[in-house]
Parts: sequence; structure tokens; C-alpha cells
Amino acid sequence: MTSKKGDKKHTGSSPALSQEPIATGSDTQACNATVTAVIDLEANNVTGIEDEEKVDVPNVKMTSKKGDKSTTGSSPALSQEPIATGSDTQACSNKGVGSILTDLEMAETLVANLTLEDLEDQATNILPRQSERKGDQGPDIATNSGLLPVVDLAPFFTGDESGMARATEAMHEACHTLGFFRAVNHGVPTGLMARALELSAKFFALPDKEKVKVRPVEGSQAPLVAGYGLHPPHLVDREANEECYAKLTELGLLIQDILNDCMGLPPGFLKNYNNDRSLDVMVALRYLPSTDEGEIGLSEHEDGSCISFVFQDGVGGLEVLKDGQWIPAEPVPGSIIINIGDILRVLNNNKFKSATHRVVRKPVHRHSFGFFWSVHGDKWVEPLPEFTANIGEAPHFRGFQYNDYMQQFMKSRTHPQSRPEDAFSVAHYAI
Ligand SMILES: O=C(O)CCC(=O)C(=O)O
Ligand SMILES: [Fe+2]
Repeated sequence: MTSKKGDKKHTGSSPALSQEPIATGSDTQACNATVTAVIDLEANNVTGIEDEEKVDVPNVKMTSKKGDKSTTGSSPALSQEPIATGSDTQACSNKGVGSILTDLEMAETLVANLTLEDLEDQATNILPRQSERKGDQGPDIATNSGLLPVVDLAPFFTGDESGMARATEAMHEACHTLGFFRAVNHGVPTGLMARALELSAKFFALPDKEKVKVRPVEGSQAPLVAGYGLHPPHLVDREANEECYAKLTELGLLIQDILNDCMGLPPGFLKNYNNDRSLDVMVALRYLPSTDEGEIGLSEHEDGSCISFVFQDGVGGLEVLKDGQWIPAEPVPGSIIINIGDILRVLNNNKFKSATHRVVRKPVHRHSFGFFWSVHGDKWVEPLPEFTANIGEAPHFRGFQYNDYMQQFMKSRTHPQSRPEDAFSVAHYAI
């Protein structure tokens, strides 16, 4: 089994891709949350992966699959060709129902002969509930906020006006200087995130022979040739995923409103501009253990989203580039890491950073969820007059249709350039 160690630049796992519903392979009911996972079956040589290797996962021993398959990009719903060699991903989108139903039927048929007990037996409970994890008593924000700026959103739930102003200012500063911050008291229950991570871990811990049963059907419009089309219906608590998706959507609306204020835009401007939630997607990621120091799990990239949200287990590995230094975005229980994507950066003409980030693999499996707040595919994206003509500044980007951007973004993922610096990015539109 080969182990790739490249630090190939890519454009992130934000999936809002094309005219085609992104996570076409992924979707189910309510949030239409489902799973599109990427597993490079060829590269990973599923049959060559041995069962029953003991793997350490935070605070627990688990039985898991062996195999070091490092990853050069984990993006989920994106590839037409296997590119993620060593991570598994799943996605929840809220569109694409048409082609997903087919996959759902397939999944249900294929998994129907397995009982929940069978599945539970196979998937050792690798992530205990947050409350059961040693040291995870809830966010210890004061002492353990790590290096990222922290934005406490509590005032937006209590109506404390001066607190709201302080949080808005903190967010503005973070977006301006780093493009990343840690949100606490954000309204997404800690237990819900823990449950989603637990379910994801359980799914990924299944033997490959079970997971491949929920690959997208041959000829499906699902954007993955290798990967999981759906969560096995009997295994996954869809309600938890859907609730998580719904809560993240609420958080997205709140953050978008606050950013609207940070940017000094007329009240409700972003909400109006970005009023279609069909390309948002929630992705579950699993990173395989590293075999060597410094192996890359997700190569450096900027997100193609408007705003991205990440919650993670206790393993760590997410890093943000600032002034040539990689800053760890450490796991802090209950917090959500939020970063600015390329779309917002273009809209405000580079006032906010869309920071380069990556995931470095650790000696144990890592699980995380990404939620990518997108814009509608038909949307025209260009620097807003508030950041150009109205203030006498030249635009730093020419305008583009989001679909066009995503097509190229995708192509660059599925047909990576040999030189990372040649990879497609929003710089393509720079003036
Ligand atoms: O897994 C993570 O912590 C980050 C994932 C990420 O950056 C992405 O999917 O774009
Ligand atoms: Fe990212």
C-alpha cells in the first residue's frame, strides 16, 4: 500500500460544485442529510486492508481497520476520480434528492439483511460520548482556548447588546487578521456534535465490505466513483445528523448576520444576497493515522465556500497559515471553528482573509465535520460597491458566476496540477 506524503495544494472540501447538485450521492430526508463518502478503493486496496488491528483513539482502545493511506485531499462530494487516498468522507446536503433516492434504495436493499446488532458489533464504539470522555467536562474556554481568537456568541442568545457589540468587534478583528476564529456558546449543543462524531466514527469503523455496500450505484450522478453514497440506514441516527445540520444552518444565519454588521453592510444585505441554502453541505471526515511525522491528511487549501464551520474530536491536526507559520486550531470541546471562505473574501474585496489551512495526520484516527455555507450556483460574485466604487477603491477581483468558479474548483481537485502553485484558486479572478 502506498503512502502519499505530498502537501499538494487543493481548494478545500467545500463541495458546492456545479449545476449538478453537489452531494448528489448524499442525501436523504429532512436535511436530506446523508452521506457521500470518499474512499479511494483502488488506492486503498480494500481487500488488502487487514481487520483487527488495535488502534488507539482518544481515551479508548478500539478495533479498527489497518492501513496507512495518507491523503492528499479529503474533499468529499467532489471527485470524479479517486483523489482522497486515506481519508473517508461523508456529506450531508440538502439538495439533490432525485439521484439520491436511487442510492438510498440501493443502500436500503444492500444493508437490509444486516441487523443493527450486526452493525453495532462490527463497529466498535470508538468514540465515547463527550460526557464520558476524560477531561471533556464541557468547554473550558478561559484556560483552553488555544491560539485562535475566541468569539463568545452567548450575547446573541441573551440579547445583551454590549456583549453583542463586543462579539461583533472580536469577529471583525479575527476575520480581518486571520480569517479563522473559534466560536463558543454558539447554540449547537455539545452533545449533538459529540453524537454526530460518534456516529460518524461508528460508520467509518465498519469493515470496508460493509461500507462499500453503500457506494453510489454505477452510473449514478453522485460525484464520487469511489465512496459511500449514503449512511447505512440501519446504522445511522439520521435525526442526530439532521438536527446537527439544522442547528448549523441556524448558526450560519447568525454568523452571516454578524458578518454583515462587521462589513458595515445595510442590515439584512447578506441574508438577501445569499438566500438560497441548496448548496450548503455537511461533511463527515475521517483521517487515517499517520505513519510518519508530519504527514498531511488534508493538503493546504482555502475554502471555496462563503463561510465554513468545523467541529472535531480530540485528536487535533487542523492548522491555519499565518505569516508563514502554521497555527494549530486545537480541539476545544464544544467549540466550533469558523473560517471565511473565498466567496466572502471576494465580496468584501480582500477585507477579510480566506486563510490557507490544512490537516496534519496524527498517530490515531481523527474525525471531524465540516459545514460549508455556500451561495446559489447562479449567483454573480464580485466585490461589492461598498468595498470598491463607494470608497474609491479598485476591485481586486473580476466577477464570476459561482457555478463557473465551482466547475474549475472541481476540475482542479479531480485533475490536480503537478505544481501546487498552478492549482485553481480564487486568485484566478484577481485583477
Ligand atoms: O477536518 C478539518 O478539520 C478541516 C477540513 C477542511 O478544511 C475542509 O474540509 O475544507
Ligand atoms: Fe477547509
